[in-house]
Amino acid sequence: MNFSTLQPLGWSNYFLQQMALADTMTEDGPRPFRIMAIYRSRIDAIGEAGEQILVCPEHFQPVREHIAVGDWVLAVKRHEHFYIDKILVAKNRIERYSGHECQLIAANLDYLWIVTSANEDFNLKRLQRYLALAYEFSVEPVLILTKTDLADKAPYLRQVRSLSISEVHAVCAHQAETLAPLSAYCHPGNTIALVGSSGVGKSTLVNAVAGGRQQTREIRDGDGKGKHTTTSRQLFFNEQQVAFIDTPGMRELQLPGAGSGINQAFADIQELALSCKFSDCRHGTEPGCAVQAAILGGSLSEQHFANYQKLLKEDAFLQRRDAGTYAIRQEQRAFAKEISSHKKEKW
Ligand SMILES: Nc1nc2c(ncn2[C@@H]2O[C@H](COP(=O)(O)OP(=O)(O)OP(=O)(O)O)[C@@H](O)[C@H]2O)c(=O)[nH]1
Ligand SMILES: [Zn+2]
Repeated sequence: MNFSTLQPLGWSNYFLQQMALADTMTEDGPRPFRIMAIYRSRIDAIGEAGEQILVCPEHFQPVREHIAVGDWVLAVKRHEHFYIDKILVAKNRIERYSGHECQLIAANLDYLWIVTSANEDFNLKRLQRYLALAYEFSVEPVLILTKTDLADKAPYLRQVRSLSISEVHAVCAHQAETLAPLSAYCHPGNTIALVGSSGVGKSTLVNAVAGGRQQTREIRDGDGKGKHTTTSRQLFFNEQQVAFIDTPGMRELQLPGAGSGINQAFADIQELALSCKFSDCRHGTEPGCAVQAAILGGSLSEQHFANYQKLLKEDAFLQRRDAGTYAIRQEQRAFAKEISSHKKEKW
């Protein structure tokens, strides 16, 4: 097969070397596809021959725990359908925890555009968290300050200097010359994901630099009977063959994180805890626990306590992550790094 047609989609040697040599030479072996959108009952992808709906086998369910938008997979054709056979190890992946579940949000990113606006949205702490996210998941962060036509950008840029980031741009969507430097990130085959609060101008930015979405081809339905076009894709390519990911998942990457806020919200439990026998009581099976006693006695709802614990757990997770120390999925990431260090060259 002709791998050069895949390069503008983000394909590189890094993925090629994960294919069996024999498969790269035959025409009817597994084919590479890049995941564009994941729906409940459908996965949209793009491959050598254009867009294609893929079938996800049982052992990759639930999909969102196994596959992210931007991932590369190998799929085999059986009876007119393409079945996902293998998920190629990603260069990087952004994931999110909701409760105990890990959800994959986006994969194989070259840049994370952290977008904020020169107004009340600007929040240094939030930017710090987004940066931590980028570093944690090994994606290069680029900070973009928007709406510089509405305010003096200088004080904002001064504050940004305290952040550990060198790629900073101040833009106004209506002034093309301010957007020009962003083209440095827009090489064919690159993938850019955007994060930032609602209303900071992400869509406007993408439309301005992306120069309009490439017309997506009609997708053949899974049963091969009908055709339909999808209008909003989670990953789309612009005319310059740059992939943008502006997914709801990325938008929901809220970065909560204030243990103090949680304690404030559960002041009743804090107060009870003062009466526990041990000052470091975890309110589990320890003797003399006032919290458990209150639950048993009916004065404290078990659900309320469970919510408290759940939030604390999430907060602890976020803090570990922000500190860059957590080891979840580290093995997988270490493997990805190993592969890339073996073969660095791109096409
Ligand atoms: N003055 C000014 N307005 C802008 C600029 N960029 C975006 N806007 C406006 O800000 C509003 C929000 O922009 P969007 O691009 O929809 O923001 P978003 O971040 O995609 O918002 P969500 O879709 O909610 O996440 C729109 O009314 C834009 O026209 C800018 O540089 N200057
Ligand atoms: Zn206790």
